[in-house]
Amino acid sequence: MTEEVKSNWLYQESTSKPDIADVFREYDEYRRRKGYLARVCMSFSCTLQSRTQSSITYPDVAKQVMKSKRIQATLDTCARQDCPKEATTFSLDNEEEFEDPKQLPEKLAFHMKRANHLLSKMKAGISLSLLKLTSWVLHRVLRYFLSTVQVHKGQMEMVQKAAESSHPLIFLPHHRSHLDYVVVTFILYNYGIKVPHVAAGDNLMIPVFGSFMRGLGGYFIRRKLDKVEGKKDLLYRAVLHTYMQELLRAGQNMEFFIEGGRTRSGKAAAPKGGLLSVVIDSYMDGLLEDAYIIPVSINYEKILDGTFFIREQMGEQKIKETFWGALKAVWRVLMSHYGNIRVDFAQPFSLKEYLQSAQYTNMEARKENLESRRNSFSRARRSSGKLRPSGSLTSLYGTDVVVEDQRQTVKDLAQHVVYTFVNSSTIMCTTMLAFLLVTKHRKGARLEELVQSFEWLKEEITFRGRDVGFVGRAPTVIQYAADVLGDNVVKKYSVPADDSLAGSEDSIGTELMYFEPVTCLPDVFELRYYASGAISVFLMESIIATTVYGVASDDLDIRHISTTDVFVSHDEVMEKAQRLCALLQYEFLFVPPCTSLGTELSSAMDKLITYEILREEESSLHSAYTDSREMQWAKRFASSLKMQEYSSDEEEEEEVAFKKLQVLLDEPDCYNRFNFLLTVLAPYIESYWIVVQSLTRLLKEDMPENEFLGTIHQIALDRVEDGVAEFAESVSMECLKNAIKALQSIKVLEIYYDTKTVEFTKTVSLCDKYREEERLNDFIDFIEDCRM
Ligand SMILES: CCCCCCCCCCCCCCCC(=O)SCCNC(=O)CCNC(=O)[C@H](O)C(C)(C)COP(=O)(O)OP(=O)(O)OC[C@H]1O[C@@H](n2cnc3c(N)ncnc32)[C@H](O)[C@@H]1OP(=O)(O)O
Repeated sequence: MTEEVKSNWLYQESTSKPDIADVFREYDEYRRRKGYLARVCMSFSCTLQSRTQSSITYPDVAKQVMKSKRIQATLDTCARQDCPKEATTFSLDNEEEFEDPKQLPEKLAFHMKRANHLLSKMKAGISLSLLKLTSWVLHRVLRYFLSTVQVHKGQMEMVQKAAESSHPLIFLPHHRSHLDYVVVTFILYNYGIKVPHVAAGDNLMIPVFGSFMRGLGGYFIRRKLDKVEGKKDLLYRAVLHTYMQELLRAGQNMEFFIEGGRTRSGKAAAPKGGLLSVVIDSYMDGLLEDAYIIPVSINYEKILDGTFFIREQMGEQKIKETFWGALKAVWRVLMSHYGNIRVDFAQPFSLKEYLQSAQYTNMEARKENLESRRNSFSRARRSSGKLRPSGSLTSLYGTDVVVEDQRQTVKDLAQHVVYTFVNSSTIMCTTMLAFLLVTKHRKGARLEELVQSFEWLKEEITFRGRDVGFVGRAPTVIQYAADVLGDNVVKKYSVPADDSLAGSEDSIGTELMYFEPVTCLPDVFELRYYASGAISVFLMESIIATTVYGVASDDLDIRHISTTDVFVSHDEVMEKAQRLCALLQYEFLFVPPCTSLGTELSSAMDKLITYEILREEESSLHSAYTDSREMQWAKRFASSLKMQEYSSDEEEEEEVAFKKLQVLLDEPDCYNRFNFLLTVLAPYIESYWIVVQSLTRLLKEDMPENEFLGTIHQIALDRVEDGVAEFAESVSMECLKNAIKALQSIKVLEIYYDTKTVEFTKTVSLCDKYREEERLNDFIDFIEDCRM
């Protein structure tokens, strides 16, 4: 981009947030400055960056794909697999034997045709004219339902700088809405950056829309690579792999949604590694010198996609995308208003540097593997003239098994990206209001109370280095946020000041504004969806608070401020906090892969000490521990220090220094903060508790997974109906599924395919270790204790 265009474009905003630019206003400003004639001329042929964009090319790489060694070798493999084997009849160069070698060319032709077909169904065909036209249309249409599309100027400069390098940019956004990819391409286009090729699930290949998507950079992939479970579709994998590699080789930018679909809960989902593995593979194969990875978070005041996620959280089936469905959705969107959007581009980082980074060099073995793989690979490619997939030893989509070490590398990078976009996202005003309403003010609050909490929350968020996506006075912002969220999420009404709800003496006779969240099923999921955006800000502190509560629940009464002395052991809290994180591993990403969980938990505990919720004290075993539960822990602690077996005889003589923590809930500030931190995770704990306490009852015998999940979901629904559920959102299907996955991962449950059934039913069983009632009860008690 030329300096002139850049400076014209980046207009200086005189708002209270000078770093933030609104794409619409910049466009208007640019046009205004250009004068009338230019405005008219630009009107159709425009947009801001048309000059810069015209010099960018988007080549069709289909020919290179079909000629590639990988495709040729896979065609060969597939053809050979199709020819029935028989001993001793014929032998080709890799020593396989065939009944009828004459079938081979025929099979090859068949697979070649199939590869062509797969590629033509997959590939994008970016048209510069279509981009221009769409950008022009979007500048007009988006304003119907959005107030602003905000970006951070500094972030855009960083992306532009990265784009000036010769390396492809890989945009990896958090996926919330169908507007995500539109907005990312729209912004990049307007900033003169080469628009990315975007991986779209083939469910979006719907008439008209599908063709537009292709012209704007979409290429279509299967959401499940293999059509038949357990049978790899080698040719499809090779076509996808090669297509992506050729795009990267041609210097094209890419975008894909690493979570594999839109979030149903508002939280980030566990990332998938398939497409990312192709990017890493391209670097490993030496096809790509480097690439810039850019996590992106797109934050909406109101989500455009309606409340599709509510159905799924209630256990109903996903609705299929259709042409009419898409038209209806567009119409609905145009007829409503969705406030502001803020798009955050995280700092681009070099893939090469990441893989060689300090954190990675810690894992010497892994690094050595990567290096030796890369070296051996380049050597193999240089020396080998054989027809085999390039890099077949290590190929992710080729015919070979992906080595575990390599999978871990991809997984780590994927998690790093997710952690980055979650923890760099801007918190919008609707998220803040929803978050306060599900935590501090679940029963509702007067405007004045909300204002106080809102200002407190804003301070907490900014203090932790996160940004908020609004300016203005809290009362105005709160009322605006409530209006944007709508009546089905927050009820807003006036109450007379002398009403018992209002209760403020100095405002008797006047009207007070009262806000009440909708916490019943199914609407509570919408409230929770918005609230989820702020959980990451308090996650680690909330884990510590929940664990402290779990450890001290017998002595701790959190219904009111109390001055009772309650002590917990520092190490027990740390140990149980790690266990809690393991249990919630599919809900949240607690730390990036290069950071130790223990360190993060310690610093969260330090925060609670700073807030004076906890007070640290040095103590000795015999003086502090008297009851049997604590004594048990003391024994464990002693043995973990590799001390002699701790016995009651030695109790009087041995003095072991250890840390205990006093829980201080005697000050309103500390008490309120502690309660607030508990409410952040409480609905999740309730869901997990529902699952674990059903284990003994349901799994006396093994049970098909679907039936197990369905029964637990029904139990959760019944609890809400009977009025015994503390949090209606504990029925969340996603949460219950995650709980089962976590229990499988920590080896409480085992899931296997039952070969005795015709269709190999996925079946759940209790692991042997937990068949002992005592052991299972211990585990259930731990979660029970953490429940509010
Ligand atoms: C100005 C104008 C503006 C207008 C502007 C408009 C823009 C117009 C663009 C439209 C654009 C629409 C965009 C829609 C948005 C979606 O449609 S989002 C949904 C589609 N996208 C995605 O799903 C992307 C993320 N998903 C993935 O990466 C998934 O892995 C895949 C590729 C879909 C495959 O999923 P899967 O079949 O479930 O398989 P999965 O277990 O993930 O693994 C498959 C293979 O990947 C490899 N793999 C997986 N994990 C690993 C790992 N950790 N390490 C190494 N290899 C791995 C292995 O080879 C594995 O095979 P196996 O060896 O295990 O057999």
